[in-house]
This record gives sequence, C-alpha cells and structure tokens, in this order.
Amino acid sequence: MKTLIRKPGTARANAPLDTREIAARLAIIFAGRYQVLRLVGIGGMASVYLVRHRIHHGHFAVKVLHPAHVEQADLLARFRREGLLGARLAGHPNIVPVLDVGEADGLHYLVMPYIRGEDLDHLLARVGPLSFEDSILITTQLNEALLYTWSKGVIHCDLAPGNIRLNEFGQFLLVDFGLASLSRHSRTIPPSRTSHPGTPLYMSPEQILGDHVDIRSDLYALGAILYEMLTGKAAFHGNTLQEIEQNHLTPKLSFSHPRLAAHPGIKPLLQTLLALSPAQRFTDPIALQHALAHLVARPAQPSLRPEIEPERESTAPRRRLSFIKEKAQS
Ligand SMILES: Nc1ncnc2c1ncn2[C@@H]1O[C@H](COP(=O)(O)OP(=O)(O)OP(=O)(O)O)[C@@H](O)[C@H]1O
Repeated sequence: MKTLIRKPGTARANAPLDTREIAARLAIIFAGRYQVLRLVGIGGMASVYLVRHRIHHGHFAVKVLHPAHVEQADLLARFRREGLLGARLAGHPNIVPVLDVGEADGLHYLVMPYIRGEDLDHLLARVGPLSFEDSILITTQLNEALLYTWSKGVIHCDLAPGNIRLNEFGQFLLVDFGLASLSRHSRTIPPSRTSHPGTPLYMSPEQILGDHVDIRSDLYALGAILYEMLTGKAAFHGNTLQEIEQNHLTPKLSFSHPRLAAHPGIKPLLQTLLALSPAQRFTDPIALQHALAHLVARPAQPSLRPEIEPERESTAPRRRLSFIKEKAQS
C-alpha cells in the first residue's frame, strides 16, 4: 500500500510510504523467527505490522519508523526513546510494553505484544459519549497505568485517545512512549509552530508553553480525555493550533455540558484535573486514585467491547471441522 506520511518535516518526509516494501523487507529480516501477516496501521511516525512467531504462533506488533524519518535526528531519537522507555514499563496490565528493539537493513523497529482491539478515539467516534460508570472505570485504569509509569520515573507527555487501546477483554492500555521522559531530568518541550510535539487537544498549558512538565501534566491530559468520554466533545477544541492552545491557556471551560451533571462529584473532579496551574491539580496519581474511589463504588467489569475484525489469518477451526466431517463419513 502506498500512502503519504502525514506528519512533519522535510520534503523527503513527504515521500510516498511503501508499506508493501517495508513488509517485504521485514519478512527477510525476521525470516527464521516471525511470519509477517499484514499491515495494522499507519501513524505519523511509523507503520505497524502484525507478525506471528514461527514456533509458538504468538502474535506481535512490529512498529517500523518511517524510512524517511531515519535521517531526522530528533525523530530517530524519539523512536529510540519509545523503545527504551517502553521496555522499562513491562509488567503492568494497562501498558503495552516494548519487548525488543532493533535495526536491520536500514529499518528501525520495535516489537510489542499485538493488542487485538480498537483505539479509544475510534471507539468514541463509533459509540459516542460513554456512560458515567464506563468513563470513570477507564479513567481509573489509565490512572493506574500512570501510577506505574510515575513509580518508574516516566512521564508519558502524549496521553491522548489515539494512544490508548481497548483490548478484547475490556482493558484499556497505554501505548506510544515516544515523547515520554524521565522525571528526574528537568524537561522542557520547546513550543513549535509547525511540528508540535504531542497532541494539542490534550496538552497541558505548561507543555504548550515549553515549561517544566511533571506527572501533573499527564493528569491534565487524563482530565481532558475524561471530559471527552463523558460529553463526546473535546474539552479544548478550535479550528487552528493557535485557537486550541489559546483555549488551554484561558481558564474559561464552563463545565455546563448537561452530561457532566450525571454525578455531583464530576465537576469538581474535572476542575481539579484541568486546573490551569499544576499547583492546583491533583499532586499525583495516588491523590486521583483516592478521589476516584470516593466518587463511585467501582463496577467489577467494564461494559465496553472493541469492534474487532475476524481473524482472517487463522484457519485452525475450519481444519478441525473438516476433520470431524471426515470422521463422521467414514
Ligand atoms: N501493540 C499494538 N497492537 C495493535 N495495534 C497497534 C499496536 N501499536 C500500535 N498499533 C496501531 O498501529 C497504528 C499506528 O500506530 P501509532 O499511531 O502508535 O503510530 P505512531 O506513528 O507512533 O503514532 P503518532 O501518529 O501518534 O506519532 C495505530 O492504529 C495503532 O492503533
């Protein structure tokens, strides 16, 4: 498949992306280990392929940096950081870890568990606003992921519905640590007019301004996602990047949307999550965990299921059926 690389950079970065060619090169690189099954999706930085392990038949997602980005030092560094920090974060049920990183035949790749399911942005586009219970349950799961990343000294810095994946068991998982940073290093992200690092709709005021960011910046993004899950509308919208940024920097969010009246505790919760000043937000995920626990008695099981396409690559059930038929006829 040929498509255009969507995100920033040079004329070379706008060259057509030949995912068939990348899949063919991967098939050679991984020849003895994985079978390349199909393209899963294309992002601004990378394309993702479904592969199957040749021995145990487990499925994995291989993410390949767009070849045109390899020569852009900042994008290559971002991809490498995604691999290193993603590997650090293995072991939490709400985080998609990175299992392996590598470079071969000029392709930079990382290997992750394949999460059969749907991204939160697709889910919201498909089903519209979510119930109060589901929204709080998802927020709780994501906050638990943040608690884990925070305990490892990692700040995500790009929490957005497109980086949250719903698996077939109703769990929401955080992916894409390409903009993440280690909290012990003072981090500022320089503002840029053309290629904004992060997803502007969910970006904290301090991140927009290029100030120091810490875990409270991720909690702000989580607040913007909670607002959107409840109302079906982005909290800070706008027609241009400048308008969106201005909305984050001006404290005029009214919280008057009728769906926010579902519970009296929701407005103060959102006000604290989305406070303009980090000093007025929850100090950390533990504080948010307490607030969420007070808000509702947690439902045991989420009610949401992703829209999943049938497993085209699996032929096992058909073989078993024909065997049964043969036995019956003999
Ligand atoms: N582990 C995974 N399992 C299944 N699908 C995945 C996995 N990781 C990524 N994907 C899918 O692959 C597609 C491209 O991935 P992603 O959006 O992370 O690329 P990206 O270039 O890093 O993103 P961005 O545009 O935010 O820079 C998305 O549709 C995503 O849902």
